[in-house]
This record gives sequence, C-alpha cells and structure tokens, in this order.
Amino acid sequence: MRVSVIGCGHLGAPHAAAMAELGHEVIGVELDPEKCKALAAGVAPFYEARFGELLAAHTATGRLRFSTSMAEAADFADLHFIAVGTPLRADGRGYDTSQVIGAVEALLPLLPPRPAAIVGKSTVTVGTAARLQQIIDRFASAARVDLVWNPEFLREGHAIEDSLRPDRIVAGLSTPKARAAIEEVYAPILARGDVELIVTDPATAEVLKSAANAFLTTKISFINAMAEVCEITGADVNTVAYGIGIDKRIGHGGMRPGIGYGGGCLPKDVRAFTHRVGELGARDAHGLLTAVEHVNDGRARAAAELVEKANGGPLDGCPISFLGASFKAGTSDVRDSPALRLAERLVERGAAPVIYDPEALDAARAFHPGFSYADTVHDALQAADLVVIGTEWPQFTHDPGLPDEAAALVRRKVLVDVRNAVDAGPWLLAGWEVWQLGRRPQRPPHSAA
Ligand SMILES: NC(=O)c1ccc[n+]([C@@H]2O[C@H](COP(=O)([O-])OP(=O)(O)OC[C@H]3O[C@@H](n4cnc5c(N)ncnc54)[C@H](O)[C@@H]3O)[C@@H](O)[C@H]2O)c1
Ligand SMILES: O=c1ccn([C@@H]2O[C@H](COP(=O)(O)OP(=O)(O)O[C@H]3O[C@H](CO)[C@@H](O)[C@H](O)[C@H]3O)[C@@H](O)[C@H]2O)c(=O)[nH]1
Repeated sequence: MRVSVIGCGHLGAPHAAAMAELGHEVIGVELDPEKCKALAAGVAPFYEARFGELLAAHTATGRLRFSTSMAEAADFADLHFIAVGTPLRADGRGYDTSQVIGAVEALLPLLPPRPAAIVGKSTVTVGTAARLQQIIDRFASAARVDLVWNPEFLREGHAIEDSLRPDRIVAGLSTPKARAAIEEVYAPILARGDVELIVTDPATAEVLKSAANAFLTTKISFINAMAEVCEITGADVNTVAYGIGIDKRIGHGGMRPGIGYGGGCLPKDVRAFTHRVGELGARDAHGLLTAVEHVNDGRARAAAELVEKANGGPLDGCPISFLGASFKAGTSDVRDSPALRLAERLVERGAAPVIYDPEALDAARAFHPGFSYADTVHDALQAADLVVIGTEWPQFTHDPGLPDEAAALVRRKVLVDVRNAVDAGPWLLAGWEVWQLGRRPQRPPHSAA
C-alpha cells in the first residue's frame, strides 16, 4: 500500500520506518527541514532502538522517503497517517490541536480525485475527530475521504518493537471503506492472529487512548504515594511493589517507584485529560486525576530532599555527579525529563551538578544550556561529593565495574538513586552508601553510621 506519515517526530518517524518494514511504500512529510534532510539521508535525528537500522535500510531501497512537501504526499499515497504534535496549550488548559487541524486542512485540497483515508495517530482531546470530520465534510471530496482515529500506544525506546508487535490496534471509524483501509494497512500484523483489532467509534478511540495514559500515571503515582508511606514508616517500597505485583490483578508492569513520570506524553496527556474531564463535569474522574498529578508534582521535591539527607545537610556548593538526562532509559528525549527537573531543584538548593548521559547530551545541551555537562562518565564523577542516578540507564545501574571505578574518582562514596533501579549489593561492597526513595539508606559493611 502507498502510505504517507505526516509529522515525523518521535512517533511519526519510527512509525514510517515500521510501515516500510511491513512492506508498504512510504513517504514521510516533515516540516522541519533539518530533521527532514537527516531522515531522507537515512540518519536518525534521535536515539531510538532499531530505528536507525530500519531507517537506513528502507531509505536505501527507496521504499521509505521523506519530503517537506504535503503535495507530494497527497499525490503519492492513498492512506495518510497524521502524527503531528499535540503540545499542551500555553495556559495548560488542554491541548493545542492546531498542528493536527492545520495538517488536515493543508492536505485536503491537495488530494487527487481518488479515494483516500486520513488516519489520526496523534493523541487528542475527545471531540477532535468529530471536528475534523466537519472540516472534511466541507470539502467537495468528502465522500472520497474517510477519517479513522487510530491512537498510538508505542513507548519511546521500544517504538519499532511496539509498532511491529502492538498489544492491540484501535480504530475509531464510521464506514466500511475506512475499516477496509485499516485492515489493509495493518494486514501483515493482523495476519499473525495474535493482535486484536478493536473497531469502535472515533470518540471511544480518543477516550480509550487518554484513559490508557491516565491509568499508567495512576499506577506510577500510586506506588510513589506508597514510597512516601514507606519513608515515614521505615518500610521498603521496592519490596511492597514486588509483593503486591505478584497478584495478577495488580501486576508488576509500570509500577516502578521513583521520581515520577515524565516525557513528551504522560505529563501533558494526563494534564489535558484532567482539564477536559473537569470541563465535562466528570467530577470523580477529575478528582482522581488531580490527585495523580499532585503526587507526581511532589516527586522532584521528595528526590531533592533525599539528596540533601544523603549529603547530611544543605547542598550549598556541593559538587554532584549527575548521571542521566533523558526522561527514561533507552531514549535521547529530554522533554519534561524528571532527571532534569531534579537537577534544576538541586541547583536551586545551591548544588553544582555536572550532568552526563550516554545518549541525551546533545538534546540536553540544546534545551537546557544553563546546566554543566561532562562528555564522559569519568569526567562527571571526578571529585564529586555525591553521585545521583537521575535516569536508569543500564550503564549506571547494571555495570558491575562502575562502583569500584567511581569509588576511585569521587571525594565521598554516597550514591542517591532516584529511580530505585540499582542493586545496592556491589555498591555497598565497594564502600558506598546507597540512598533510594521510600527505602532506608543502606550503608557499607563495617560503616560507623
Ligand atoms: N512520542 C511518543 O512516543 C508518542 C506515542 C504515542 C502517541 N504520541 C502522540 O503523537 C503525537 C506526536 O508526538 P511526537 O512525540 O512524535 O511529537 P514530536 O514533536 O516529536 O513530532 C511532531 C512532528 O510533527 C512535525 N509537524 C508539525 N506540523 C507538521 C505538518 N503540518 N507537516 C509535517 N510535519 C509537521 C513537527 O515538525 C515534528 O517533527 C502527539 O500527539 C503525541 O502525544 C506520541
Ligand atoms: O513503572 C514505571 C514506568 C514508567 N515510569 C516513568 O514514566 C514515564 C513514562 O514512561 P513510559 O510509559 O515507559 O514512556 P513513554 O514512551 O512516555 O510512553 C507512554 O506514553 C506514550 C505516549 O502516549 C504511550 O504511547 C505509551 O503507551 C506510554 O507508556 C518515564 O519518565 C518513566 O521513567 C515510572 O516512573 N515507573
């Protein structure tokens, strides 16, 4: 099938590569000329597992190409994925959907006189598809153009894997032709027989996506609220999370305690949904989601207080080796990164963090030029009074050599892991104190404290 992907950011570019991998002929449309040029040359503009490899392979054969021209895409493709951004409005009251509306309005008059499907993947407020349908209906071509709302559930860092092997495919649509288009574009996935296609109306598809992200944040804030309880009672939140997660009704997935959720999706999506359900008068939903956001908003402060405790007093002038900048491991994305939120708090408290990240240094430098950065983990560790793990990269949490290596470079062997991801054992053996959220501090054998 000939498809276009309009908007080639963290969602659209991997989605375009995955569509090419499924055998489609794909054109990606990207407004940003630099990003478009890199993609067209087969070079990934951000770090995402397997994406670079697929991009290089499929741009080399010509099955996947990129352009800044919407007209080229309109002419070429029969199905158009909309994957443009939906940032929060500046006042925080819901999404700014202008990129979505703008992309559809730009595409419609360019479509040639043959059937086409517009397939929305961006995350939107419920009601957006209905608004787009009205815009489509105003065009003479309306009978030829079908609209599908097909929300995306991929996780950054797993974008290719999640696109090729999704948990489910959701399609909000209203005509048999639209259903046929979705079944055709996802045919290679559906043929495997283990992925359910949920066909519903557009409003249900929109709410389903918002509800999924709202539930994910609820789970994270729940365990982080339990971390607070553990901190007060001297209980251990990692054991609590493990113990309750054994119950299949609860599960272990998406319930790692720590500094809270960040990234380009969950914070803005739950914010926009909270606002929308409030507007709609859904008071219980509004109360629940407000509490979820409130817990998350408090995590950077809780983490900063933990760092201060680990330091044994105020952080004024304290040199901190700060490991991690991306919003989670496996991506170079620093949008709304909890790690950088904490770094900011530490600076406010007078500390001097030096930040290192294996993949996100360029993005962090570009978006947060005010921080100090090191090009290697060795440079970041040099003469630090504290080491803070802000992002759970395996290079920091699972490198068996790091505790000894770091011990030789720092001034004091105090580790604060705000992702609760480190196995303290090797660090304690190397003489480190280990501090984590919602857990008692662990001290090395034979330590006086
Ligand atoms: N990032 C994810 O993992 C993910 C997963 C599921 C859903 N989503 C949703 O997908 C949407 C996109 O998210 P993202 O993270 O990729 O954002 P992003 O900002 O990384 O990418 C959006 C891209 O669209 C481009 N763009 C905007 N208007 C355009 C136009 N008219 N023509 C061509 N290109 C245009 C921008 O230049 C940008 O590169 C959002 O609604 C987001 O909530 C994202
Ligand atoms: O147990 C957990 C899981 C995640 N996080 C944090 O939550 C944030 C988001 O993580 P994750 O959900 O893995 O990343 P995203 O790539 O942002 O993906 C989310 O947002 C996407 C955009 O809507 C959806 O498509 C995905 O299904 C949804 O998981 C990150 O800061 C994580 O560190 C935790 O603190 N504890």
